Amino acid sequence: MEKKGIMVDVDHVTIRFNLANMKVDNFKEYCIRLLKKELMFQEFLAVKDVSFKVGRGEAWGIIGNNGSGKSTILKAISGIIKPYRGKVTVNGSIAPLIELGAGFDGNLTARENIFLNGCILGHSEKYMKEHFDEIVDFAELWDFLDSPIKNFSSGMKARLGFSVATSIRPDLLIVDEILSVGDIKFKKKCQDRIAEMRENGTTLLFVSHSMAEVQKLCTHAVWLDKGVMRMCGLADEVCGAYLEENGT
Ligand SMILES: Nc1ncnc2c1ncn2[C@@H]1O[C@H](COP(=O)(O)OP(=O)(O)OP(=O)(O)O)[C@@H](O)[C@H]1O
Repeated sequence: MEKKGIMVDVDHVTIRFNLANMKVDNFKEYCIRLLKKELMFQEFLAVKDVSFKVGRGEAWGIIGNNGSGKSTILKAISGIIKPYRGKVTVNGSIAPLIELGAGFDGNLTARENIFLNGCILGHSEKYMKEHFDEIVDFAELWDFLDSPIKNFSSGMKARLGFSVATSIRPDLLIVDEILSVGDIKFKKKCQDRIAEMRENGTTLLFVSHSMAEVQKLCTHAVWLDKGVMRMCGLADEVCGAYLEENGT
């Protein structure tokens, strides 16, 4: 049955990577091998013919073992990589929190990075100035505002990234495991903010290895296994089946 108000439509998506078959030591050797047509690649399908539709306001967990294609499918939904086959459609604004520190420049200070990241997410300087205090308050980083973020711990970077991305109230929030590096107190704050955003209609895509977290935050789930979709449906049922097979 066709769902009303589709936010994300992942339609028969296959994602291919080319894995180099040989080690090329420098750019000159790369060019010579390229010209001689001696560059050898092995085709690798990280995601194989995956389809699911996320309704507006729903929260979906993406689960599966290491290397099963969870981050890769989120990157395709965020538009960072293009599917080899199939199509992804997103009907609204996205705030992707995919790689820790993506969108940050380590040599710039936290203050400068807030503006840089806001700009990457499509917001004006005026908007970021208006939301600046709220972003720093939430990240609890007032004492480190003028330090370059290359000196930040992974938890501090996650706090800043989460705070900037969620200050903009996107239609779709994509969270890829970055919460796992935060401490318990910050994780709780993030979960509360996600819940508040969901109450206001934000759709959520969430990758986690914690079934308890997925069951708490998500209505639905997709289970990926070596790039193939094993199961798709209500979060409790999918997480239950995953836990049964993986013995925890
Ligand atoms: N840029 C890339 N080039 C080549 N292979 C890649 C690339 N990105 C991912 N892969 C491969 O695609 C597969 C899926 O990776 P992905 O990061 O999506 O897995 P994951 O389910 O998120 O894993 P994890 O739970 O460990 O984070 C892996 O085998 C990985 O090595």
